[in-house]
Amino acid sequence: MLSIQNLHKAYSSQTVLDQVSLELPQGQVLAVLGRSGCGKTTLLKAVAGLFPTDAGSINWAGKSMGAVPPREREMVYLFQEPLLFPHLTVFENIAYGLRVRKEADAEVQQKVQQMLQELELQEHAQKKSSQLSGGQRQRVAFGRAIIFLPRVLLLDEPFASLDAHTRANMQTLFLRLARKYGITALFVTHDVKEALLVGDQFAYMAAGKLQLYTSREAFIEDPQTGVRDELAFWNTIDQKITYQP
Ligand SMILES: Nc1ncnc2c1ncn2[C@@H]1O[C@H](COP(=O)(O)OP(=O)(O)OP(=O)(O)O)[C@@H](O)[C@H]1O
Repeated sequence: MLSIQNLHKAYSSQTVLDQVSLELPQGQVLAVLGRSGCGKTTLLKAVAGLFPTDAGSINWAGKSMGAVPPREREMVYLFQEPLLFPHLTVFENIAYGLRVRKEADAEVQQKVQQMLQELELQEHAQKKSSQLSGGQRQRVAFGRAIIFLPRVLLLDEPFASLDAHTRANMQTLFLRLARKYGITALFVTHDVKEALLVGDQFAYMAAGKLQLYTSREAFIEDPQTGVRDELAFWNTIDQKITYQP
């Protein structure tokens, strides 16, 4: 269980995280919807330990993460532009975390081959990142992050720069692997449909405050999330398309 209590962060007079609290059971995905500048990235980076907060606590399985340095938190922050090692092949990028942990070569080979298959990247295994498309790079970053089963995946609009088709493929892939590997994730997005698709639980962030919903229906029904407006818009389009005078 990831448990966050009353997290607070301000930059001079601007409050960016305002008493943020949440509880996320292991293996669940919390979709966090919010407009630009509401504090979503700040929340993820705070959980990853990339900067200190002013107040509040972050616990994993009852253990405080407060004094745990970022690399020991086993919480991986993934953002829009995947950061891959340019000098390494796809295979070695995915293997990186296992090599750092000094896993036996036979085990690394087996795990990476399986991950390449999951990601449908087998034929690209020996390419460098500059030889990949944006969607392929994002898949490599994703595989590299989940291969050593982090405690929490922190996804910051990970598919925002991809075209609609690739994005839909990535969402499906994320869902499949999240279920298979029991991934616990905070998934930040400004896309209503994406939030509805990937989330087991739902939250909306505005001006540093995080509102949690007890159900998908409650999330859809709250006017501030804009979900109803978007669904109504797609219904209108649908009627226009099917309208026969
Ligand atoms: N290092 C910083 N110094 C001062 N203000 C900052 C700093 N980092 C972020 N902010 C401010 O905090 C607020 C929240 O930023 P944050 O990056 O968390 O937003 P966001 O919800 O992720 O936005 P977006 O969707 O555009 O990425 C913004 O108003 C931003 O200007």
